[in-house]
Amino acid sequence: MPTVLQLSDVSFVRDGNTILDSVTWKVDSDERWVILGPNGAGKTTLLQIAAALVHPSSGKAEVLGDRLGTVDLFELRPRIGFASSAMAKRIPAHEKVIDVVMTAAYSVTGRWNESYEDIDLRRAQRVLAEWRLDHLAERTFGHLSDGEQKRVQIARAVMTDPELLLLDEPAASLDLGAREELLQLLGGYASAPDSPGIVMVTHHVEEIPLGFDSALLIADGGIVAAGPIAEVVTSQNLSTTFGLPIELSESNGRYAARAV
Ligand SMILES: Nc1ncnc2c1ncn2[C@@H]1O[C@H](COP(=O)(O)OP(=O)(O)OP(=O)(O)O)[C@@H](O)[C@H]1O
Repeated sequence: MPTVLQLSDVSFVRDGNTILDSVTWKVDSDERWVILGPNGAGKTTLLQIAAALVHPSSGKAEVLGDRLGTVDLFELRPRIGFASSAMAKRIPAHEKVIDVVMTAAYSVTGRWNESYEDIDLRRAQRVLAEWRLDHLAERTFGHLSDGEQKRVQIARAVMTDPELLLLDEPAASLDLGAREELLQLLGGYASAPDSPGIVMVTHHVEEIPLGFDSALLIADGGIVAAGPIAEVVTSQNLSTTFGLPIELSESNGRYAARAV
């Protein structure tokens, strides 16, 4: 399977602070990763390197086979789907949902003068249906619920058929029903044979969707453990990562954790 992300000894330093410290990690196109770690651990920074939005201070980062620093980012970025709350803030509140998704084909937020092809419209309609948003296609983004907005962001991220899909806390701030619906959709997408390599950042083991196979635990900018979820997501590793004794339970592939 092709490797979609390869970080070798990657560090990221800002204002004298080491935010990522010698991270070595590889994602193959058939892998679905979840990144877990406490606030400030460096998860978003790691995702931003994977999205080719920032460069490492040292070390080597290869995204979709190209080394950052040697590749045209305007050609690379459309091949990466990225959904985060920072990206969502750039979506104009008055934008229609169908346009939020369709503009992804042109790597812009906010419909302006691009001329859209029928094929883009049909694809956007199909993606909206897949993420159970078709009934909201004509609504304005700013008037959707948090759960609906999260699903629109993901629909936008998958619109271009990315080779790498990056999701930064897609279930944050959702109520129980909206979270479970999102996890079901994510799990279905992750399990489809033609889905891309996926990396999803979360704070909670409860948000690991079925269909995800690998986990990276990060604390203080360094990897605590990385590998198959069943081996990596353990009480001991979570206790080390979050810095307090944690008891983990698992039922039918879903996880729950609490302090002991
Ligand atoms: N450009 C930057 N300049 C200075 N400090 C930064 C920069 N980007 C991130 N940091 C700091 O690096 C640390 C890691 O940030 P990052 O957002 O990657 O963590 P995170 O694990 O995603 O956190 P959270 O779970 O709270 O979202 C934080 O202490 C943050 O303040």
